[in-house]
Amino acid sequence: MYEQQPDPSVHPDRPPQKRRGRILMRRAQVQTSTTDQRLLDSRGPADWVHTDPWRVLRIQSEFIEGFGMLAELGPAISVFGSARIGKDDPTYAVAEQLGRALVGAGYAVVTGGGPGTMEAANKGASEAGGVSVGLGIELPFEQGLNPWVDIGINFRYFFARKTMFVKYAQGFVVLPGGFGTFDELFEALTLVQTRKVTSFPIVLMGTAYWSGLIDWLRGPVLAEGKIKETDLELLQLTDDIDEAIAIIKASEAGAGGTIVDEPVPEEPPE
Ligand SMILES: C/C(=C\CNc1ncnc2c1ncn2[C@@H]1O[C@H](COP(=O)(O)O)[C@@H](O)[C@H]1O)CO
Repeated sequence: MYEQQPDPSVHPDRPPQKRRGRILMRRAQVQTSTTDQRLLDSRGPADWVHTDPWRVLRIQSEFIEGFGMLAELGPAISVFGSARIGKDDPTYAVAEQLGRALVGAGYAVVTGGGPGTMEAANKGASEAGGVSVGLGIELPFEQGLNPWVDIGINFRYFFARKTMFVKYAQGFVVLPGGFGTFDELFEALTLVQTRKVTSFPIVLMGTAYWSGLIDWLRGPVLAEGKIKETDLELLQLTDDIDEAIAIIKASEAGAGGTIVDEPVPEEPPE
């Protein structure tokens, strides 16, 4: 039997007191519960889960989960394109064939994990026995990951998801699409143009669909000095899957596809 010891915080001549590290609490400030008890026993108001400091932790957790899931992925290509095409759209078959061919060439296939072009590329990759990755995004209308995603995460934040598309891929293949596809295409173009990422091929598949964009870039955008002639070389246009893969392989042979943080060196005026 243990003998009951007097409580050292209680003394007949002194007020009750408690120390927590360097902190001294006396009289009414003495907390009788432990930190663990307060964490586990209490609920309290929940509005703090909607505050920015809490969001920062959630954002951090998306990076941690994304990096953790993809760190050992191996060579991969991110494939983009419309979420809105059906299985009967000719682009669906192209994307499916592309997914299969990328696996044949030794790449994992990374998509946005959604329907349409993404589903087709994931299907081709999965059926070919390759690694089929889907980086989904939480949207107001719940979609979920397509059934051909074999490794997937659903992100809350577009910017965390976009980091994964670039960081874990050796290049992008972009099929016809709308705003979402443009966003992904131009994000990659800006990263390559500003040399945040090097040796990163960007292949546009579908000459008929993309030639209007190329003409506009070659026309007013170039003429008004908004881009340089060499910037146009960052985009490669084809209808041919084998050519798309050859472009990717050639770029890979050229360098390592490393993300760099050094500032872009100043160029002499033209
Ligand atoms: C609008 C529809 C589905 C939305 N679901 C999506 N799921 C995952 N990723 C998506 C989704 N919508 C857009 N994306 C991303 O943008 C690209 C496609 O956008 P676009 O505007 O259709 O070109 C795609 O690469 C995704 O990364 C249909 O029911």
